[in-house]
Amino acid sequence: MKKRLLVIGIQEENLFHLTKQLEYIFESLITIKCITLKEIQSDSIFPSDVVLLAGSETQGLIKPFLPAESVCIVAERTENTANLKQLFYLESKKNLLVINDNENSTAETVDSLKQIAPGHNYSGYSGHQPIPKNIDFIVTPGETNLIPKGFTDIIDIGPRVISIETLSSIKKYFHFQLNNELLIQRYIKAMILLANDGIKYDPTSSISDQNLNRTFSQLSTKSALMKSTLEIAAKIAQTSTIVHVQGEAGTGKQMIAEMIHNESSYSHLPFYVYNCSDSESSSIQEELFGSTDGRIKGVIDYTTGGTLYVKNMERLPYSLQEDLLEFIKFNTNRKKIRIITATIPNLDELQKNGIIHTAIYSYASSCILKIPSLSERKEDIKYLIERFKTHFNKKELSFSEEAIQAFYQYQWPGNIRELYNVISYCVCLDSMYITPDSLPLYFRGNQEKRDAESLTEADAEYIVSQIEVHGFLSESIRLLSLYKEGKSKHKSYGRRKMKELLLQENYPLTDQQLRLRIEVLNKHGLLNVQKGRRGTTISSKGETFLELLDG
Ligand SMILES: Nc1ncnc2c1ncn2[C@@H]1O[C@H](COP(=O)(O)OP(=O)(O)OP(=O)(O)O)[C@@H](O)[C@H]1O
Repeated sequence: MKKRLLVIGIQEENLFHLTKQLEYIFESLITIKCITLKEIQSDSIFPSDVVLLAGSETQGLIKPFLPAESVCIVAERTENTANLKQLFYLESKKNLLVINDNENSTAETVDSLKQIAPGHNYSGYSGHQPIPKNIDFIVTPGETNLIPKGFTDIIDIGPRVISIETLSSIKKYFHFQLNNELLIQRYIKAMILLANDGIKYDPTSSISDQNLNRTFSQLSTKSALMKSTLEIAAKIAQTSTIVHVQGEAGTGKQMIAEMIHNESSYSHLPFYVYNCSDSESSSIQEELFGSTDGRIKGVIDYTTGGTLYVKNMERLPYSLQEDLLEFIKFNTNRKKIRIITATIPNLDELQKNGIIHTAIYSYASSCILKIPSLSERKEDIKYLIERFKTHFNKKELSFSEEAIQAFYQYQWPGNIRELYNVISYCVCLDSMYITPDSLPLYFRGNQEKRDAESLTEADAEYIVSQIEVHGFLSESIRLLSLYKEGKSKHKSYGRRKMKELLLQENYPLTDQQLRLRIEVLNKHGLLNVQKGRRGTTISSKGETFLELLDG
């Protein structure tokens, strides 16, 4: 008969947890079976079994079922260190009341916490007396159901795990090759995995690569608006106050939040993003606050000690805003988490229109960071281009004066994210020299539309005067009209085809003459000259130009 490890305990849930730990450590090296005391029968334990008792209280109870030859070990239990982060980072000396399932295990938990996370006043709760008034937090290894109602300052350190000594004894009885170092590594791995088991929602964690370790001093700006925003942000980072960041999409709200985190006392623990528009409203409550029975942890539990960035707060259902408010109020005194909220629309408007709860507004509006749009800080475009070139390791990429002008004229509806995307597009091109033609089509399209919309009669007159300097105005108008007819049939023309069309209209031109006319019209943005065989079309600005001349 193959040797088994038979784990025996009273509570099913507890057994499940211990078995999981054993499986994480011993994987397939041993056969593990668990059984509760109430399921035990006379033949449940084989003489070859190594019996592991979850607690000493079962020792006497299983005696009648235990064959004389079988080995029996009582599991020594200890706290899961991976669950103690919150205790390690508690500010100053706190009064902590420990609650476990019986007096013995409460005393054990108190003893081991005193060793692992010293510096606080620990006391055990017997369940008979009321909770003393001076208690800051109740600490419990997963026994949240034993906590008297109404007490909300709870630190759940999760179920206790089997100690390394006990694991070494088990190893000894099974005689397999697992050296001590590997055993310790697997023990740590198991603690981490168990600590994360209760988390159902996996929040977008950590700082994006671009902003890793980035601090305010590394962010240059020439914009006065942005400078004052950054100055305030750098000061706020040193406090634990709730911050609200507001700005159009892609302006850098999250980046500023990440930098506040990096420079704050919360920086040693995670930065989590909770995007309120990513989930159905029915699941937001559990994802954010955890399940009401405490079995599933929420992002808030997970973030303890770090920063929670609540993105698109305007999408948080009104009823849940009340829960968030409760948490904000609670957190204001305890400073457990740095909360940063963000909205794209103006917070005042959201409150006036009844989308944001007035009470949340009163907290969030005490510190608002407004991030200007890129069109309000065009002076930063050059610096940002340089920054992104460095980021992509393409310092040698250069831009023609026209391309730079196009960047300045464009309105950048997608803000810095869009600029970043345009530069990443340019980086992927074969050419190291970027002209307006090389820019992405959607960018050119938008630019063209704006150019066309903004073309005035005076502009048209100026262009006419510039073409007249060369003495080919009537040919140019005909040329533009031919391109326009082509565009209406979704056709673009190469030079050879255009030469033929002009000839049919009694405008015989040499190659050289045609090239010059196209160049001049292109310089004024009236044409879209595309590379290779793709030919040329009239631009929207060119069409408006023709309309203005007709009118
Ligand atoms: N000043 C800056 N310098 C360099 N990169 C920046 C700067 N501001 C923003 N970015 C980059 O622009 C992109 C968009 O920024 P971010 O995600 O912070 O914007 P957001 O306002 O939070 O957008 P959304 O509301 O759409 O989520 C990111 O890649 C960010 O790193």
